[in-house]
Amino acid sequence: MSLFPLFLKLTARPCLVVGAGAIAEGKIAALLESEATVTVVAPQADPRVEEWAASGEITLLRREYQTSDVEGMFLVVAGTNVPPVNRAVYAAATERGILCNAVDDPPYCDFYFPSIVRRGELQIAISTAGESPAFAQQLRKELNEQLPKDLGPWLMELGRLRREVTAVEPLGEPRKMLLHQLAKREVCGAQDCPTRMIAREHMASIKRVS
Ligand SMILES: C[C@@]1(CC(=O)O)C2=NC(=C\c3[nH]c(c(CCC(=O)O)c3CC(=O)O)Cc3[nH]c(c(CC(=O)O)c3CCC(=O)O)/C=C3\N/C(=C\2)[C@@H](CCC(=O)O)[C@]3(C)CC(=O)O)/[C@H]1CCC(=O)O
Ligand SMILES: NC(=O)c1ccc[n+]([C@@H]2O[C@H](COP(=O)([O-])OP(=O)(O)OC[C@H]3O[C@@H](n4cnc5c(N)ncnc54)[C@H](O)[C@@H]3O)[C@@H](O)[C@H]2O)c1
Repeated sequence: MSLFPLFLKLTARPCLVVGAGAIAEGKIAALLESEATVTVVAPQADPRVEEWAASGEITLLRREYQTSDVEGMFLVVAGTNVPPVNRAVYAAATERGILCNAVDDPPYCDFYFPSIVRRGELQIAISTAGESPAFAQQLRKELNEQLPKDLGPWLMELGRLRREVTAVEPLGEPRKMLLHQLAKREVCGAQDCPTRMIAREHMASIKRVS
């Protein structure tokens, strides 16, 4: 199987989660993290899901799933403990061209959830295409140990600097080389790192000329 990897922008997109137990809860958390507009349908909800509903972060429909729930959704996750329900959700979504994941049920998934290592805006998503979720999880833990803890703030600063550079330096080889220099973590950890100084001087000289 050859899966297509991508990172979705879900901000304000309507997403449905069917089920509100332990497994659904993790999916809801991930969707909220991506600023999706989340609707959850389940007769029984775990406490954390109830809290999200009470604080208005999600819409919780306290009843059994019905086919019309998938209408207008951008993405659907079927995470009940009743496989036939999850499969019916998948069928309803598929009929309408909506992407769906029936948790832990590969034939009823248009996409799989990856294992994620995260540092701020940096995300490393691991997929084994379902060959071994346990290995995906172990690799996540290994990478998490190895990656510096402060990569998130460092990347934000790098992004800021990159925007400064791209605002004044036109597309081309010198700009590309400069950006590669800046992206070298070893030399650019500190504010006074030499490459940053070079970048700032370079930009200042461009401003002086123009
Ligand atoms: C990555 C992660 C993300 C997440 O779930 O968000 C994820 N599973 C995780 C953990 C995990 N899942 C399972 C175990 C027990 C050990 C084992 O089986 O290996 C463990 C480990 C544990 O829990 O210790 C059981 C399991 N999982 C699937 C099946 C069905 C089957 O294999 O047929 C069964 C058997 C169920 C049964 O026995 O009935 C299927 C899927 N699980 C996937 C994702 C998708 C493929 C991902 C990939 O490999 O690329 C896929 C295809 C569909 C999907 O659900 O999206 C998350 C780790 C997050 C983290 O901690 O970082
Ligand atoms: N909990 C785990 O650690 C774990 C691990 C691997 C796989 N799974 C699998 O994931 C699935 C979900 O597990 P869980 O632990 O979250 O279950 P759970 O029992 O905690 O929650 C099930 C949820 O589904 C809802 N539900 C049941 N019927 C429904 C219907 N017709 N319409 C809408 N909602 C309905 C329930 O109200 C509840 O909110 C199961 O298939 C389970 O085998 C669970």
